[in-house]
Amino acid sequence: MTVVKIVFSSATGNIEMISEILEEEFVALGADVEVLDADDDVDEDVFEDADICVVATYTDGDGEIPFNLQEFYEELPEIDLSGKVFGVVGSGDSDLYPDAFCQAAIDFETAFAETGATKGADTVKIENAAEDEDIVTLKAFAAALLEG
Ligand SMILES: Cc1cc2nc3c(=O)[nH]c(=O)nc-3n(C[C@H](O)[C@H](O)[C@H](O)COP(=O)(O)O)c2cc1C
Repeated sequence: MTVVKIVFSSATGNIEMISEILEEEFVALGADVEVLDADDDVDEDVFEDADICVVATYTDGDGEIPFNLQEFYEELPEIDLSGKVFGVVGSGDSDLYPDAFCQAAIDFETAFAETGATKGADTVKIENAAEDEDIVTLKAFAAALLEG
Protein backbone atom coordinates (compact mmCIF):
# COMPACT_ATOMS: atom_id res chain seq x y z
CA MET A 1 0.00 0.00 0.00
CA THR A 2 1.26 3.47 -0.82
CA VAL A 3 2.29 5.32 2.33
CA VAL A 4 1.46 9.04 2.45
CA LYS A 5 2.70 11.35 5.18
CA ILE A 6 1.28 14.83 5.58
CA VAL A 7 3.15 17.27 7.79
CA PHE A 8 1.10 20.36 8.53
CA SER A 9 1.31 23.65 10.34
CA SER A 10 -1.86 25.52 11.18
CA ALA A 11 -2.38 28.45 13.56
CA THR A 12 -6.09 29.11 13.11
CA GLY A 13 -7.35 25.86 11.60
CA ASN A 14 -7.46 26.45 7.83
CA ILE A 15 -4.53 24.17 7.06
CA GLU A 16 -5.69 21.64 9.63
CA MET A 17 -8.99 21.39 7.74
CA ILE A 18 -7.15 21.21 4.41
CA SER A 19 -5.00 18.36 5.80
CA GLU A 20 -8.16 16.51 6.87
CA ILE A 21 -9.61 16.91 3.36
CA LEU A 22 -6.40 15.53 1.89
CA GLU A 23 -6.32 12.66 4.38
CA GLU A 24 -9.89 11.67 3.50
CA GLU A 25 -9.13 11.78 -0.21
CA PHE A 26 -5.93 9.74 0.06
CA VAL A 27 -7.81 7.13 2.13
CA ALA A 28 -10.62 7.08 -0.44
CA LEU A 29 -8.00 6.42 -3.11
CA GLY A 30 -6.65 3.46 -1.14
CA ALA A 31 -3.52 4.94 0.43
CA ASP A 32 -2.18 4.48 3.95
CA VAL A 33 -2.06 8.02 5.38
CA GLU A 34 -0.46 9.55 8.44
CA VAL A 35 -1.03 13.20 9.35
CA LEU A 36 1.49 14.92 11.61
CA ASP A 37 1.02 18.29 13.32
CA ALA A 38 4.22 20.37 13.39
CA ASP A 39 3.27 21.35 16.94
CA ASP A 40 4.18 17.78 17.92
CA ASP A 41 7.86 18.15 16.97
CA VAL A 42 8.33 16.71 13.50
CA ASP A 43 11.48 14.62 13.29
CA GLU A 44 13.76 15.15 10.28
CA ASP A 45 13.35 11.41 9.49
CA VAL A 46 9.57 11.76 9.20
CA PHE A 47 9.45 11.01 5.48
CA GLU A 48 11.89 8.07 5.60
CA ASP A 49 9.18 5.40 5.37
CA ALA A 50 6.83 7.41 3.13
CA ASP A 51 6.27 7.01 -0.59
CA ILE A 52 4.52 10.37 -0.86
CA CYS A 53 5.68 13.36 1.19
CA VAL A 54 3.30 16.27 1.68
CA VAL A 55 3.80 19.55 3.51
CA ALA A 56 0.75 21.71 4.12
CA THR A 57 1.50 25.12 5.61
CA TYR A 58 0.11 28.56 6.17
CA THR A 59 2.40 31.56 5.74
CA ASP A 60 3.31 33.65 8.76
CA GLY A 61 4.87 37.09 9.29
CA ASP A 62 5.65 38.73 5.98
CA GLY A 63 6.23 35.66 3.85
CA GLU A 64 7.69 33.54 6.64
CA ILE A 65 7.69 29.84 7.42
CA PRO A 66 5.61 29.15 10.56
CA PHE A 67 7.76 28.95 13.67
CA ASN A 68 6.98 25.28 14.33
CA LEU A 69 8.22 24.29 10.86
CA GLN A 70 11.35 26.44 10.66
CA GLU A 71 13.81 23.82 11.91
CA PHE A 72 12.32 21.15 9.66
CA TYR A 73 12.43 23.56 6.71
CA GLU A 74 16.12 24.24 7.29
CA GLU A 75 16.93 20.51 7.52
CA LEU A 76 14.82 19.41 4.57
CA PRO A 77 17.28 20.17 1.72
CA GLU A 78 19.86 17.93 3.44
CA ILE A 79 17.54 14.90 3.50
CA ASP A 80 17.72 12.34 0.71
CA LEU A 81 14.19 11.69 -0.52
CA SER A 82 15.13 10.30 -3.92
CA GLY A 83 12.62 7.80 -5.24
CA LYS A 84 9.78 9.51 -3.39
CA VAL A 85 7.12 11.91 -4.62
CA PHE A 86 6.40 15.25 -2.96
CA GLY A 87 3.64 17.84 -2.99
CA VAL A 88 3.02 21.10 -1.17
CA VAL A 89 -0.20 22.86 -0.18
CA GLY A 90 -0.31 26.40 1.14
CA SER A 91 -2.93 28.66 2.57
CA GLY A 92 -2.47 32.41 2.64
CA ASP A 93 -4.18 35.73 2.20
CA SER A 94 -3.49 37.52 -1.07
CA ASP A 95 -5.47 40.64 -0.09
CA LEU A 96 -3.38 41.31 3.00
CA TYR A 97 -0.11 39.88 1.68
CA PRO A 98 -0.13 40.34 -2.11
CA ASP A 99 3.66 40.19 -2.38
CA ALA A 100 4.07 37.15 -0.13
CA PHE A 101 1.01 35.05 -0.93
CA CYS A 102 1.63 31.48 0.21
CA GLN A 103 5.37 32.22 0.32
CA ALA A 104 5.99 29.44 2.88
CA ALA A 105 4.53 26.88 0.47
CA ILE A 106 6.67 28.24 -2.37
CA ASP A 107 9.76 27.99 -0.16
CA PHE A 108 8.94 24.40 0.81
CA GLU A 109 8.65 23.47 -2.86
CA THR A 110 12.15 24.89 -3.41
CA ALA A 111 13.50 22.97 -0.41
CA PHE A 112 11.88 19.71 -1.56
CA ALA A 113 13.46 20.14 -5.01
CA GLU A 114 16.86 19.73 -3.35
CA THR A 115 15.96 16.40 -1.70
CA GLY A 116 15.90 14.38 -4.92
CA ALA A 117 12.15 13.72 -4.59
CA THR A 118 9.95 14.14 -7.65
CA LYS A 119 7.28 16.84 -7.71
CA GLY A 120 4.03 14.93 -8.19
CA ALA A 121 1.69 17.90 -8.57
CA ASP A 122 1.79 21.66 -8.78
CA THR A 123 1.81 23.43 -5.42
CA VAL A 124 -1.74 24.25 -4.35
CA LYS A 125 -2.28 27.78 -3.01
CA ILE A 126 -5.54 28.31 -1.17
CA GLU A 127 -7.07 31.63 -0.14
CA ASN A 128 -7.56 31.19 3.64
CA ALA A 129 -10.12 28.39 4.29
CA ALA A 130 -10.78 25.79 1.60
CA GLU A 131 -14.00 26.32 -0.33
CA ASP A 132 -15.79 23.95 -2.68
CA GLU A 133 -13.58 24.68 -5.68
CA ASP A 134 -10.48 24.19 -3.52
CA ILE A 135 -11.74 20.78 -2.45
CA VAL A 136 -11.92 19.81 -6.12
CA THR A 137 -8.33 21.03 -6.55
CA LEU A 138 -7.18 19.14 -3.44
CA LYS A 139 -8.75 15.91 -4.71
CA ALA A 140 -6.96 16.30 -8.04
CA PHE A 141 -3.73 17.06 -6.15
CA ALA A 142 -4.03 13.80 -4.17
CA ALA A 143 -4.79 11.79 -7.29
CA ALA A 144 -1.81 13.31 -9.15
CA LEU A 145 0.54 12.50 -6.28
CA LEU A 146 -0.60 8.88 -6.24
CA GLU A 147 0.05 8.66 -9.97
CA GLY A 148 3.55 9.97 -9.27
C1 LIG B 1 0.49 37.35 11.55
C2 LIG B 1 0.05 36.79 10.23
C3 LIG B 1 0.90 36.90 9.14
C4 LIG B 1 0.52 36.38 7.88
N1 LIG B 1 1.37 36.49 6.80
C5 LIG B 1 1.00 36.00 5.60
C6 LIG B 1 1.85 36.09 4.47
O1 LIG B 1 2.97 36.62 4.52
N2 LIG B 1 1.42 35.58 3.28
C7 LIG B 1 0.20 35.00 3.15
O2 LIG B 1 -0.13 34.55 2.04
N3 LIG B 1 -0.65 34.89 4.21
C8 LIG B 1 -0.27 35.37 5.42
N4 LIG B 1 -1.12 35.27 6.49
C9 LIG B 1 -2.44 34.65 6.30
C10 LIG B 1 -2.47 33.19 6.73
O3 LIG B 1 -1.39 32.45 6.18
C11 LIG B 1 -3.79 32.58 6.26
O4 LIG B 1 -4.86 33.24 6.92
C12 LIG B 1 -3.89 31.10 6.49
O5 LIG B 1 -5.13 30.65 5.97
C13 LIG B 1 -3.82 30.72 7.96
O6 LIG B 1 -3.85 29.30 8.03
P1 LIG B 1 -4.22 28.54 9.37
O7 LIG B 1 -5.69 28.84 9.67
O8 LIG B 1 -4.02 27.11 9.09
O9 LIG B 1 -3.32 29.05 10.44
C14 LIG B 1 -0.75 35.78 7.74
C15 LIG B 1 -1.61 35.68 8.85
C16 LIG B 1 -1.21 36.20 10.08
C17 LIG B 1 -2.16 36.10 11.25
